[in-house]
Amino acid sequence: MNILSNQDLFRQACYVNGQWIDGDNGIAVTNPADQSVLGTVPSLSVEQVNDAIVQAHAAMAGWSARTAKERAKILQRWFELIEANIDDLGTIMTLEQGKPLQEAKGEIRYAASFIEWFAEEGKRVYGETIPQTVSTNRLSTIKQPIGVCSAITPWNFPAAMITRKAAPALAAGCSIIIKPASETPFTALALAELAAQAGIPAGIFNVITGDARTLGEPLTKHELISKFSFTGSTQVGRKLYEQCASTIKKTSLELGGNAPFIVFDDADIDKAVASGMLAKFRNGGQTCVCVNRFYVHDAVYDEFLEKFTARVAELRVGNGLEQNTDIGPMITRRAIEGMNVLLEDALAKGARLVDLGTEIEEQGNYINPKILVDVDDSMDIVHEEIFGPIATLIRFTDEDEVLNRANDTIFGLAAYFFSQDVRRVYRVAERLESGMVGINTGMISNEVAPFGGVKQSGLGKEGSRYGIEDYLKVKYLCIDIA
Ligand SMILES: NC(=O)C1=CN([C@@H]2O[C@H](COP(=O)(O)OP(=O)(O)OC[C@H]3O[C@@H](n4cnc5c(N)ncnc54)[C@H](OP(=O)(O)O)[C@@H]3O)[C@@H](O)[C@H]2O)C=CC1
Ligand SMILES: O=C(O)[C@H](O)CS(=O)(=O)O
Repeated sequence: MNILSNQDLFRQACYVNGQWIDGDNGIAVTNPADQSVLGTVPSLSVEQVNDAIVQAHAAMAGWSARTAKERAKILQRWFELIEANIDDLGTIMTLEQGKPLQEAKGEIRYAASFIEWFAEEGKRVYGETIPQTVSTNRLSTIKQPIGVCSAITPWNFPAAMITRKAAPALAAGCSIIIKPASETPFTALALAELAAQAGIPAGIFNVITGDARTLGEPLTKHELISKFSFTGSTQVGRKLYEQCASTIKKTSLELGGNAPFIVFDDADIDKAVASGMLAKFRNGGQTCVCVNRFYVHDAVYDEFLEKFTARVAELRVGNGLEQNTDIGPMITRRAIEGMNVLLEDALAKGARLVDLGTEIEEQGNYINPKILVDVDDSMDIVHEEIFGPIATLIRFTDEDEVLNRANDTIFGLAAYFFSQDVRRVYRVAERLESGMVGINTGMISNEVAPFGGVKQSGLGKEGSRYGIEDYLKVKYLCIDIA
């Protein structure tokens, strides 16, 4: 990657126990914009992963023995180095994931914010004293790092999904081994380079690459791994959760979504349109909290559709490195084929595509944004995650009816609705079966709030004051002072 100003950030090796190591063969990483090969990363063996786990376990003793303040200082240095290298890190991300450069830099800031946040949270891991039930006893709790952690992360947020797990783990005093998505390893390896420069000790932050199923076995089953965290599809999450059961690992799962976006008749339509654009087309629609279903009240449907169509028609599809690109290439051709299957099913069942005027010819991993109207619950696109720039509009007239339809899904990650009636705001927010609710906004993600879903969208919360609890264990102490 000659385009980078800091060539040390481009690493084609795994980072294990403070060393850059190779594997049996190289896995090619391609640019989704043109399928060119950006480089290769190793395919590690199970033996190499087992060694990495043993070394991470050995390294943890020294790291957890440091004070939270000492760990915080090193994490703060990692945060500062990431911020200082944002241009190169953004470029690496755009080249391997495709998102527009400004969005990539935005994700780098978002990723860094978790490190800054948990560096401080680590200093607020408090125990408690408990009123004794026997006068000569003294009861208390202490919190200790849970142990060696492992994580498997997706391609759509190649930096933030790593730091949202590694930052609390390291702040708590744990060590962690991360397997990034095969499509986007270079961002993870650049973070490892900066972790080393920041002074994070060998064995504490490790990045491995290779065949997912092969590496997934030790990461979910090894006796020395105490905690597993996964972000990705619900389908894969179910499988990995099962694998963790064999050794009773503490498990966090951030999985798929099917977010409803409800525009009531008393909504601020301009705000709903602007928010809908962000919540639908961020990262080209490839986020788990993207809108999957727009429910628009009959009384405001035509106004919303007209204004939303005008905005979508202005979106520019192109290479993420080009200045004016709004939607970059999708991660793979296979991803687009999945979207087209949902599209064809909807059209066959009566949905219609809104004419958005001139569209670029769809080549390679590019797909034009689309608006589908006359969508109904018989269509697969209403029940499955689109994970792309296709908006589906569904009319409704009744609050009770739309809430029943919004909740009629196995998922429950994010939901959004627009209303200026405070009584409706409380009624609807409390009835939506979702871990997170955006009210009159389409942007809910940040490092200080608890991110996570209900139902089959996952287990646990990331970020916020809750995020570090998953990397700690509570120990109860009972002292007899008679
Ligand atoms: N709730 C949330 O916060 C998020 C949810 N998601 C969901 O993930 C999906 C899209 O991301 P995508 O990356 O395709 O998801 P996948 O679930 O296919 O992959 C996620 C990660 O899991 C790995 N993986 C896949 N199969 C296995 C296996 N059998 N054993 C071990 N590891 C495995 C992948 O490795 P490899 O790349 O090598 O195949 C990748 O690193 C969508 O459903 C989206 O909603 C995505 C991001 C955030
Ligand atoms: O992977 C995702 O989709 C992210 O979790 C979404 S967010 O955190 O950027 O909102």
